[in-house]
Amino acid sequence: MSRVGVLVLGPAGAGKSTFCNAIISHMQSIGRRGHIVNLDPAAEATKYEFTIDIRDLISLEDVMEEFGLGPNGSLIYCFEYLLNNLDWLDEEIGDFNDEYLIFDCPGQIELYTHIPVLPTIVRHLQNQLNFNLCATYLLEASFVIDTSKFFSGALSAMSAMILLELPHINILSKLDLVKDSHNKKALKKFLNPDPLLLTDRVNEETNPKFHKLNEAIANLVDDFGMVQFLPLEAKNPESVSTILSYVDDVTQWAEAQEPKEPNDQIEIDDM
Ligand SMILES: Nc1nc2c(ncn2[C@@H]2O[C@H](COP(=O)(O)OP(=O)(O)OP(=O)(O)O)[C@@H](O)[C@H]2O)c(=O)[nH]1
Ligand SMILES: [Mg+2]
Repeated sequence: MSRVGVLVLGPAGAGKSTFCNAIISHMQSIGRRGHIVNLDPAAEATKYEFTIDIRDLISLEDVMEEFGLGPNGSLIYCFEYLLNNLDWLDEEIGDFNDEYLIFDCPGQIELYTHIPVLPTIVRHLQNQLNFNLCATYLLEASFVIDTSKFFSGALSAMSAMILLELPHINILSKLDLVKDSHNKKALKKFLNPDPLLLTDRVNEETNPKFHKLNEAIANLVDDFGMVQFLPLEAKNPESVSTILSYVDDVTQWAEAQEPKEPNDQIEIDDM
């Protein structure tokens, strides 16, 4: 039995749910099967199609109403409730053997940068449900081409990577929104950037008293060697297909699909 799980993470509005749907429709177009698991208790009811939905267990609206909590407190309540009821998740996922599940996560990044809710779910999926997991982290392209925002985005992606300890793929989403040629040229630099070169640009824009801090952050990002991004235009099947092939690679999807070779018969003479 093999199961692949792709966690789709990133700040609010980065395009996570759209990306999940784009992967599924691409998979369908090439004759593969995949399912979306919605882990966002505040997801809009009708916009996207989910096979498994946390809102069948608990919804943000109900929690806000019942306990008089705000949206963020309610979200944490929902996840703590999920952690206390992981058998619900086991049951929902139970029948999906040899399947590809895409976990659409909420945009409140504190869930995977501050509190250990998502890491606990990740360990559960790996250890109890036998998933090969990978994390994809989306940042909006038009946001990242502002150099200082690039560092803030890279740090949030790094924080998720460290907390989740999963193979990690960074994605620049909504590439089609970067339109003028100056920004398009700038964008290329950010797909495979050199943080140390970018420091000079940040330093030009910031007060000299922050320069050492900028350099320290650039060194940190550089040391982790994780500042590579794959471009995504949700409506462009080619970009979705490229990202899917990276996900297949890190989750060893293809290997799991290949029929096992029968054990070579051991020649008595060779022993
Ligand atoms: N132009 C363009 N718009 C996009 C793309 N991907 C998503 N969007 C738009 O961005 C908005 C937010 O997209 P969602 O997929 O809901 O983003 P999300 O990250 O799931 O948002 P939350 O769940 O609220 O955190 C929607 O209006 C989408 O139509 C893209 O590749 N190009
Ligand atoms: Mg969403």
